[in-house]
Amino acid sequence: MVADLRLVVNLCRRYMPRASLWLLLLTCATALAPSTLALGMQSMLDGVLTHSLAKVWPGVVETAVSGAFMVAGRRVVAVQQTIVGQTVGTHLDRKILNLCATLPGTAHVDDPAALYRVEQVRGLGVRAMILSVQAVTIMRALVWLVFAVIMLGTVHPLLALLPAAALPSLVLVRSSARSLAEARQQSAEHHRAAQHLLVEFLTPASAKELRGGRSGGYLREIARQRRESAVAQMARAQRRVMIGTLVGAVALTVSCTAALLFAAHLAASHAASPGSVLLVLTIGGQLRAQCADVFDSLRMSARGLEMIGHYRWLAALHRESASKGGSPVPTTLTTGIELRDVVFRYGSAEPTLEGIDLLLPAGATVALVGLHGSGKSTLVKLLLGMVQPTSGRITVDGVPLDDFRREQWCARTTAAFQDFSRFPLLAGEDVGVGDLSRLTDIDDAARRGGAEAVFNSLPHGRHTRLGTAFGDGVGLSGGQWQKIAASRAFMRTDPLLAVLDEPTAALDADSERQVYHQYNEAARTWRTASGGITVLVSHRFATVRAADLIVVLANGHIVETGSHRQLMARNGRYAELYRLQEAAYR
Ligand SMILES: Nc1ncnc2c1ncn2[C@@H]1O[C@H](COP(=O)(O)OP(=O)(O)OP(=O)(O)O)[C@@H](O)[C@H]1O
Repeated sequence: MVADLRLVVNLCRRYMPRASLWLLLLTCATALAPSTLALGMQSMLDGVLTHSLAKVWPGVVETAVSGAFMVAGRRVVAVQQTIVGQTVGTHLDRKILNLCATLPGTAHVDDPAALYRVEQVRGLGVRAMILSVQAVTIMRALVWLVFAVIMLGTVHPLLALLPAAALPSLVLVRSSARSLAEARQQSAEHHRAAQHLLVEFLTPASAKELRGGRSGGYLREIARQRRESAVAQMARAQRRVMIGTLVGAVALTVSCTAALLFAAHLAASHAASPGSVLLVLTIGGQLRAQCADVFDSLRMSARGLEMIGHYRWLAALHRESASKGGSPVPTTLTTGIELRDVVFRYGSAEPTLEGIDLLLPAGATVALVGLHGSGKSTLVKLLLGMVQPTSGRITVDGVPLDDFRREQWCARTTAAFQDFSRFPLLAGEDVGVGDLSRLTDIDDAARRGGAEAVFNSLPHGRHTRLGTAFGDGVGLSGGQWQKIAASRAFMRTDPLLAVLDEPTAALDADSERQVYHQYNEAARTWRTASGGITVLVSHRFATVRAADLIVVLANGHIVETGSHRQLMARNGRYAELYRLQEAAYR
């Protein structure tokens, strides 16, 4: 919390130093107004009762000016808070967007808890700052408190204890704010699931399937239940807040009434002036108002600071994943990539990969085969540096992968996935982003991956916007999108590691043959240019059999390695799978 607050102060000082200073000064100035108002009223009443105009007039003026200042000052502070929050928040949003867009790994989207934290700040920088700057209201209350204690102490030292009556409320509200934050976190999973299901209705693929039957209603029902669970969880926490507030308010009212009776007793016994009773009454009333203010500010700033905490976590994750070490990535590979006793698990689940010992020799084409869920794509993510091993080591020519700066390793890898991206960019850009340094130099990649043919079918060729996210975008077929993605993977000219994870699943047989032919050619070029390794994940054994090394995975373990000929001679798992597929196509 303190670190979050410090970050808010630093951001304000950096992006709006003057306005933030004004906000502080104005807040302190408005904090004085309630006290001078109470003194003015005391002086006015004592003047009236003692027929002393010398006391009445200054009291009237003080009361009027303080009252006006209290109302206007609060408005000005509120406006200033919004200005600071909005402007600094816009800068924060830019930072958040930048962090989200440039996170090198995929760990944050694989882990639900991490995803929750990202979702809590993504696009919400302004909201986080506007809420966080509410913390200055707490400072206003503290300044008021000092003056209130002094003024009450002048009437009687015991009365100076009156503000302590707000303590139970503060403690209760603080703890209920914490349980509210916990409930928010727990209900987020339900919200996310419900949201995901509702968004699913609107994806073209789901829309086609759901319209055909009653499954839409079934999914909606699950979404409704999830949503209701989330709402019920939050309602329980809100009820606790309400009860806490109520108990605190009762304690405060009892204490204020007791203080008032005590002041009246002092006045009746001439130990205090009648104006002092009014002073205690006014401060008691202000104490209630200040408490309400502080509670609201605590609630809002706690929420804002919680969001700032998520931002700090995101920034730390980015730092951690972007700059692990300072070793330069080799220009060419001589030995290859080696995995030693690698274990990987998603979150706290059972290991997805275990005891992985493997050498991917420099210049080799390595095929990963195995049943669905055996861990092929996870192994590929480890090699690409998208996730880190839970234990064990991955080295590149003897240097731990961790020792490279992630972005430099990324720049020497390329990949085409079965679940490829469909960026709503111009068609040419959609290919070019495969290597930003050559964004428009796409002719060769477009020819190899088949995007050239897609460009030719578009109204403005490579300058046509793709996807229907924007009004002028053109929709593509699944196969056309995959050709764009396959071409994107050809953008890098000298990768040390090229991954093809079922990159042709949506292509027709002829396109698939052509793309694989191009990949084979590229693999030869990459091998000679930089000793580059091509890793191929495929269920099609006709493609796999040509690989230099075939790695067979089962339940997260490597069960066989060798060339096609060696594995067929061994007559094990690979031979069994190969024959099954051969028989199916016969
Ligand atoms: N983000 C994730 N969080 C938790 N578990 C995951 C995640 N991604 C994959 N898994 C689990 O890891 C295991 C291996 O998945 P992986 O995608 O690596 O398999 P695969 O061999 O590539 O499968 P396929 O051939 O179907 O693509 C699966 O059992 C899956 O449930």
